[in-house]
Amino acid sequence: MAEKRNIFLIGPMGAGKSTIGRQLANELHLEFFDSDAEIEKRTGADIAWVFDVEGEEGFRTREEKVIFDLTEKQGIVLATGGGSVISKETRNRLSARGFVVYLETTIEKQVARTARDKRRPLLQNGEPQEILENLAESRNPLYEEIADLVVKTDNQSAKVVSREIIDRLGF
Ligand SMILES: Nc1ncnc2c1ncn2[C@@H]1O[C@H](COP(=O)(O)OP(=O)(O)OP(=O)(O)O)[C@@H](O)[C@H]1O
Ligand SMILES: O=C(O)C1=C[C@@H](O)[C@@H](O)[C@H](O)C1
Ligand SMILES: [Mg+2]
Repeated sequence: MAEKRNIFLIGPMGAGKSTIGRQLANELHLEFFDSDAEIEKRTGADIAWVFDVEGEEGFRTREEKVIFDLTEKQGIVLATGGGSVISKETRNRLSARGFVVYLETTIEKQVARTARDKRRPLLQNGEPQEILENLAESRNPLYEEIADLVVKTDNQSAKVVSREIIDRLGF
């Protein structure tokens, strides 16, 4: 049997990794995973709780381990957490184990898409626009560094973005 291939979605909060990842997996009949959801499953607690109790450092340790484990698989679509790329080990791991697709959007869209969601603890203390700008400055080069493909999600539906990824990766 031919080796199954993996697609890993990276990018900032609200870029659409979870939404587009699910859509992509459905279309390609691949298994879908989401590192944030997997952390919640393993801890039995939500992301905000993990940040509260273990701090961001504790969360990042869990995130690295979850991504390592999930990338052992073949034939999956994985939506990663927005900050997972700050780990060099995770960047190397994603590059080595599948196609890395960077979902890019504007800060304005990120603010609008994350406005009513309490699952993103980093946006709870301060002005979301400013926080997202600061994160973009430090993280965008890391997304770019490992991206095999960059796709804009600001003006297209999840379905259209998903079709574009399939076409451009030749899956
Ligand atoms: N292409 C799109 N067009 C319009 N709305 C979208 C699009 N993609 C995602 N959304 C909406 O934006 C919100 C955030 O999307 P999603 O949770 O998929 O982002 P994410 O990249 O997984 O973020 P995080 O890094 O925080 O997990 C959801 O309400 C989703 O329905
Ligand atoms: O950008 C980030 O650092 C985060 C993004 C989300 O996917 C979650 O992993 C968490 O809210 C942290
Ligand atoms: Mg997500």
